[in-house]
Amino acid sequence: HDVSNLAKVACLSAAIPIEAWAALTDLYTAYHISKGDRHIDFHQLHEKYGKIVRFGPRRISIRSAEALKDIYSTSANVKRSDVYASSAHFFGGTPSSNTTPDMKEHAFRRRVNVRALSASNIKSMEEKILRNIRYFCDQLVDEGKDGWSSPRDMSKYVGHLVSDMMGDITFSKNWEVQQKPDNRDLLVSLPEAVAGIHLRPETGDGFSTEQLVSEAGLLIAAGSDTTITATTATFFYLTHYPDSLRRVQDDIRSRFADLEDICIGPELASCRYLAACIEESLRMSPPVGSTIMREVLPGGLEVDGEWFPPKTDLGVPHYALHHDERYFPDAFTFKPERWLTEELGPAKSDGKTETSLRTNAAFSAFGVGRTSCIGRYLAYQEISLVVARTLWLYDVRIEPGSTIGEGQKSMGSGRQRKNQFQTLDRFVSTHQGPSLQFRRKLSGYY
Ligand code: HEM
Repeated sequence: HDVSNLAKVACLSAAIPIEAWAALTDLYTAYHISKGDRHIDFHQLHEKYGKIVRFGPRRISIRSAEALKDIYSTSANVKRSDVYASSAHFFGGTPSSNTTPDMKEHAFRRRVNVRALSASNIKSMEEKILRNIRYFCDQLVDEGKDGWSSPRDMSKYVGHLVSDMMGDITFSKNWEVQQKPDNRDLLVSLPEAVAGIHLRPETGDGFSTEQLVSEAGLLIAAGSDTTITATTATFFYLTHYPDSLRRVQDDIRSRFADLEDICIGPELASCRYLAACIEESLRMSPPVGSTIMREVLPGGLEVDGEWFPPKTDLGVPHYALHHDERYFPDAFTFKPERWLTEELGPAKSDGKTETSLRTNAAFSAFGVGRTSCIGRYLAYQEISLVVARTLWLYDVRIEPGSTIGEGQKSMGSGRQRKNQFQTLDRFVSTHQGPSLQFRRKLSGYY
């Protein structure tokens, strides 16, 4: 068996194209992590070499929708890569559900977290979400020139808002990051606060204090930066694609007579074009842009027609897959329409089109399978509420002359596109801008 495996490894090594020093050392990855362009590098490697590339001594990236299913499905013969365990020390050394290598432990913790983030729980906390959004909206305007506010760096404003929402929703504690710039020491009150949502009253079962600390850390890390990037990116793309902005704004203003009508429920859920804009922003700028690694277990794993030996680390690169022309034609253009089945031409008997099936299969912003995002519903509600309320209230424009957040030639290969939101890949993402101005909508206009 070993000999046959060795033969397969040899064939594989010959078949897989190698970016010379990438294959030999993890320093290659370290270099791109420090530059914050790992997501772009994956894209460029796959454009150059095709579906499979090696980027470390035993690390392989596969860009295909089939690989998403094969690597991350519940039944795949893999475990989390050891890379995960390294983040546990941030939260007192106890692994969280997203970092523990013990999949049974993970399943238990995931079940508790899923319940905490259910749709009915989120609805019951809606007022807490909304009071932060009201404050955010109030902060967007001031007495600027010609009715336009002074410029707002949306990465910062949205960052403060999401931190406060996360405090309220997840830990029943408003951190007043929006109101008080000094209030950034978030971790202090987490252990007690997180207990509120994680206790399971019907069984008395719950997390230990150490587990609570690590789950708290996970929810902050998983829910904050990701939602900040997604919301900010949506503002970026809408302001850089005025036709889309107009369409979303017209839709929202004509549907809702009053600002307070914009709340979680069927009417907001039926704003299909808004949802498509959020989806498309997540495609263009996935908050987790590079890969989520899995280690192949004894017995090996077949992925998209290729066999991989035990101990290989495999991953699908999200940003690169989202910019693969086979799934997303004209991949660097913001086209919310690609998410609207009814605008894509003839439907099959199940109402879906070939294009939408391909598109959905290759969308991986929330991960796939047994560790995929359990905060997706919450994220969509938050982003929809923030964007819909802001656009209902205000006209918006890019600060004249400002290019912050945009790409430009001087930033180097892969960052030259003006209409693409630039992010630094730190597993999650950091960014600046766009710099936007707001103006109260002219009364009586709608
Ligand atoms: C647009 C916003 C978001 C994006 C793009 C996103 C993305 C992701 C991704 C890619 C994963 C998979 C990580 C992996 O497999 O290792 C993940 C997992 C997770 N996300 Fe999110 N996320 C978002 C918002 C949220 C929110 C708001 C919460 C909760 C407050 C949350 C909680 C989690 C948790 C707990 C996990 C781990 C699940 C598990 O291991 O079972 N996420 N997210």
